[in-house]
Amino acid sequence: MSSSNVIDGKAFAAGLRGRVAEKVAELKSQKGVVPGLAVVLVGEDPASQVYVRNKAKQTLEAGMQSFEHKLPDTTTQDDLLALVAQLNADPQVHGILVQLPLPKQIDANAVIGSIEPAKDVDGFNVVNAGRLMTGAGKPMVPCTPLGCLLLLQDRLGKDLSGKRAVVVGRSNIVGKPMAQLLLGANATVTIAHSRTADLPGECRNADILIAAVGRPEMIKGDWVKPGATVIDVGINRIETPEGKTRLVGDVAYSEAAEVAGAITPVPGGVGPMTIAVLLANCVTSAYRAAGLDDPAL
Ligand SMILES: Nc1nc(=O)c2c([nH]1)NC[C@@H]1CN(c3ccc(C(=O)N[C@@H](CCC(=O)O)C(=O)O)cc3)C=[N+]21
Repeated sequence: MSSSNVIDGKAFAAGLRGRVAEKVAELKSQKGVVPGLAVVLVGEDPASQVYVRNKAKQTLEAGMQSFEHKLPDTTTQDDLLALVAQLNADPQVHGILVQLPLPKQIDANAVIGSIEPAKDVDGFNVVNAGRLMTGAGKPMVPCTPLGCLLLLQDRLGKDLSGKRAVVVGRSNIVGKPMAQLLLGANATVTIAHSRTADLPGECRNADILIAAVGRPEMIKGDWVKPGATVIDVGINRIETPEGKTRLVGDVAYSEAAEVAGAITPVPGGVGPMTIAVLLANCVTSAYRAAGLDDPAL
């Protein structure tokens, strides 16, 4: 298949970060406010360290302030709650991201629940999840699903009326909010998962297929409806026969790309969008804190 069906998330994310940087500059000149993002990393996981470093770098490149907090993996829940309370109270901090997963002595729900909803740029807090589900009040929308929606709407238009969307995966971080966003854009939505009967058959019905299961290359080419738009949220590090590691998605990419109308690669698809939307959410939070309308991004 020609490369024209590849959705270039890396390029789209770079464009979004450019618009974020413009909105940061406008806020600075109008209100003297610089949006600030605090990222909290507990423990030494090497992959997490890379993500946190990338986030900090891109935050600074957008003209924003970055506050990094690295804590040892022996950190107690009370220590982490105290840090979140301090960040909640800090007017220079408009967004707080506590990197997941957390060590097992810490209850992630308690920590996420303690983040001020206005500063919950991940959109994981129950208040933001509830706002997204009900339409009551303006939510912070989780970064990965919102990034997926932006890529879809760039291809298919804002209104997804008449389209069948199948979301494979039901996590609070991706699957469930993704389904809400697709519903909000008028798609007809199915949430499928590991216990779904005839998962391949469900996938074959999808005009829009979102893979968010966390299993390397599980979704095969013959599960994809010809012409479908495929969004691969998976980021799996697998070992190659040569003993090196390689990133793959949840979709068997080369097979699926033969059939799909459009497909996101891994890397270079959804991943870069997640970070760009994180910055966008943080700027939105800073505009709201300054009493301004949400910036158009
Ligand atoms: N509270 C919280 N919020 C998160 O958003 C969050 C988290 N915890 N914990 C970890 C996951 C993972 N995550 C990624 C973001 C960007 C890429 C990304 O940019 N990936 C590049 C490749 C990066 C590489 O080469 O390793 C790509 O797909 O092209 C990947 C993964 C955010 N997460």
